[in-house]
Amino acid sequence: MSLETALQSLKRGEFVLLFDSAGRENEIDMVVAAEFVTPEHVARMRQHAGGLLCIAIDNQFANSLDLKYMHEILSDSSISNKEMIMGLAPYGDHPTFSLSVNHYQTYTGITDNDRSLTIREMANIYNVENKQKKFVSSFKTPGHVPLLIASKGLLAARQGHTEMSVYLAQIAGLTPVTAICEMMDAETYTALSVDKAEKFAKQNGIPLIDGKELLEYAKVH
Ligand SMILES: CC(=O)[C@@H](O)COP(=O)(O)O
Ligand SMILES: [Mg+2]
Ligand SMILES: [Mg+2]
Repeated sequence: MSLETALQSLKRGEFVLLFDSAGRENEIDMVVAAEFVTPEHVARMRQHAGGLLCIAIDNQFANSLDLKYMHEILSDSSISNKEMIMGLAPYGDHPTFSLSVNHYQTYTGITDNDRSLTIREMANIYNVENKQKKFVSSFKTPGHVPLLIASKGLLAARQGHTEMSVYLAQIAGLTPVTAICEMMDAETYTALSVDKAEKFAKQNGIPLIDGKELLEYAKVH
């Protein structure tokens, strides 16, 4: 499947599968552009992926909302057990988690209806004049959808699903806000293997992008 096929899928509001790399998480995420997310998208990620459904956002957008990484928020807080704060994951990357949010019009925040509203509304505030004012008045924290902040410098700085999915949205000409969810394997209780993900991709006509291909593309564009 070519990168162009994947970009076309994202532009149609459909999924792509995104593999990071064998030496990193070795995971495949289902990815969709946040501006298109419906309750059906959330249901399909819940049923066919089953990992943690997050919103990945562009670094500049995060700065405009005065959002910080969770490990920074905790380090600056008065919590006692600071030795628990994860600076680096086992594969060497800093976590990209920030606040977890619910849109203020959600009820519990977890249903497919609620999470799709939260995800879509995060994309919608990207285009408003006073982003931070709109963000603060539209969302509550803690909530049921973690925000992930893509690193400044994007793929040059970090090659996670956070940065790669935001980059895909950017080169597709879409709002740089994505919904991503790791694919789990209910038979092995581990992350879905690339082989099984390739089978799923083929059966469902969903493009699967290898992070390696994306990094190569980014080097020359
Ligand atoms: C949802 C995820 O995959 C989570 O790991 C955040 O993404 P990454 O660390 O791969 O950028
Ligand atoms: Mg992860
Ligand atoms: Mg990941």
